[in-house]
Amino acid sequence: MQKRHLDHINVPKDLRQLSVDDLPQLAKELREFIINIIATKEGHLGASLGVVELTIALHYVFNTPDDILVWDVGHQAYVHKILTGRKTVFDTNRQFGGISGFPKRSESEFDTFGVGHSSTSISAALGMAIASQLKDENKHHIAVIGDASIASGMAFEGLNHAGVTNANLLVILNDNAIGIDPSVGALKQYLTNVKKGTQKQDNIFEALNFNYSGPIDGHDLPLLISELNRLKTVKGPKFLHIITTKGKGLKQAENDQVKYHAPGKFNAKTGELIVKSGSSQPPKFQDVFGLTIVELAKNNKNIIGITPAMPTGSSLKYMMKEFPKRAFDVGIAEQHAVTFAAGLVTQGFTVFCNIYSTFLQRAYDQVIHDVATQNLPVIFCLDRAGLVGEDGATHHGVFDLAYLRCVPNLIVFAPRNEIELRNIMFTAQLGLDHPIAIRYPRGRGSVIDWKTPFETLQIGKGIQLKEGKDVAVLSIGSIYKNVENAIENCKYTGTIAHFDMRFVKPLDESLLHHIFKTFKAVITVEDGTVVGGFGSAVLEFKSKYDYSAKTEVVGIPDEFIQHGTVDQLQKVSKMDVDSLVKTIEDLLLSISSS
Ligand SMILES: Cc1ncc(C[n+]2csc(CCOP(=O)(O)OP(=O)(O)O)c2C)c(N)n1
Ligand SMILES: CC(=O)[C@@H](O)[C@H](O)COP(=O)(O)O
Ligand SMILES: [Mg+2]
Repeated sequence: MQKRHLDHINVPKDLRQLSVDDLPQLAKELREFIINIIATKEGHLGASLGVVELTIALHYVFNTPDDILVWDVGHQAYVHKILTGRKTVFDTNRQFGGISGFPKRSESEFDTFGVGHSSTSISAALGMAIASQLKDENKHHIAVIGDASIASGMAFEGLNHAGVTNANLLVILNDNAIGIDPSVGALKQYLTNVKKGTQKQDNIFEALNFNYSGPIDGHDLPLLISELNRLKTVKGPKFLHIITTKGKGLKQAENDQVKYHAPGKFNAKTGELIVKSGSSQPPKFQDVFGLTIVELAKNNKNIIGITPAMPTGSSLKYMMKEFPKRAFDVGIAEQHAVTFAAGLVTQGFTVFCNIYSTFLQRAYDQVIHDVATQNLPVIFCLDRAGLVGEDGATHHGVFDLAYLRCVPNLIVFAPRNEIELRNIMFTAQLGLDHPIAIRYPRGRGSVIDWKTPFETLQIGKGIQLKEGKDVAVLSIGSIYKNVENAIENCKYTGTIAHFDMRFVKPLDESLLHHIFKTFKAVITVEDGTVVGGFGSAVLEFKSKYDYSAKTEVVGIPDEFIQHGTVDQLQKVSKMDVDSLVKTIEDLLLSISSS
């Protein structure tokens, strides 16, 4: 039987004992190792399979961790994790209490920079390279960035700066011509021309003062190693362009790169996806958005849809197929997406700008300066709001209620279920006087028959879901389901009322006056941070009108919640049904004894 190299490798020092001739065999073993684990544990597959050779070559040639390696996004860093001390715990990847799916400084000295959001690697590595210069250290600094991520404004800002320094920085462009969905834009066309040899004008990266080399085959280990060794001797900013195949080594992943970006469970031997069958289930919120915008766009020719690089994740792909001229994938460019939407709105269009809650953080100034200050009625649809699960701390959409609530002019709404999402989309496209942010969670809702006739929602109006007399529980968004279940499970269920406040801004003040005048105690529940969110808004109201009802705020505590299933993370945040039962019953007890 052939000797398995991977069994003897725990850290890059072990790897450096192998000969270059041994490395292709190691690449094969690494692919098998990753496929076997991700097939059952799930995670980002295609990107890591595509950089097996690159990762081996980097740790082989450079003296990591003294030489500094920064991964962009970090979803492609599984090989890096396995070769840097985490092989034996790799099966805990993205699981509760296990290692993170992204590089994380607290996890390993080889993880030089925490990532998850894209396009940060060049700036971070440049900062490290300049720091090394200032400290008189002789190190190499390498940023590995994908073709979709390098098209983002932030990456260009880093290149623009690096090009006027003599920092010892190597930027490696891992060009597989795809992000999660196919890459877009003029830069993509430029890179294609470079690869075909039809690019006649100056090389962009050389024009920015980088010493450019490539494009070379990123799966050719001896070539990669000799090129990296050569680049080690070149001073100043350098740029290596490599061509790889996303999903390399698993036929299905190479053929369907979108699906196998993060395929869920699959058969490790055949590569076939394991599709859950069984009774019909509620739709994903993203599909309610994607199918509803198509429905609305059929009758309203003014409607435009925008996504920054997430056509599949947001389901805007349906509109892109049906109305290609009115639906835009602008690439990983959240800032541009927001201001592009604002521009379209100034010209009378009705624009749905769909951005994952966590990624909108990057475009905060555009929301305030370009949209809200001018009161332009952009319709923001913020997908993946609340806890997202296994992607963890970098991806939870738990800050949006707090960071949006303080912006003047903005309406902030969270649908309780699919029907409410549909109805608020319908209401918003009829024409609002203000911009609106509609935030909804990852995954499925709670209503199977969601395609009900459209209804107009009244802006700023909450509703009562259940009668009661002592305690009022006020929820916002889809977390209402946990509240509903908790109330059903409480000992004195009849004494507990439940309200869906729907709007965090404007707050339904008349309903709140009624609640604070009627109930002895109030509990607010949100799947967002307790600092400055919905509960804070209710506390501000209570303080302003000097109400005395005992009030408790339930939500995400003031800390970064890590990775795990949503159920596990809700427990951590005391938002699961059992914890809610306890909170409600404790409060009932305290008011009955006071
Ligand atoms: C700011 C931001 N927007 C969107 C995403 C979602 N996202 C994660 S990976 C990815 C595609 C990255 O493509 P590329 O850089 O080409 O790397 P590849 O997956 O091809 O290795 C996107 C859009 C993100 N992580 N960060
Ligand atoms: C790495 C990254 O940012 C994306 O791949 C993200 O994990 C997508 O999340 P969804 O699976 O919720 O679309
Ligand atoms: Mg790519």
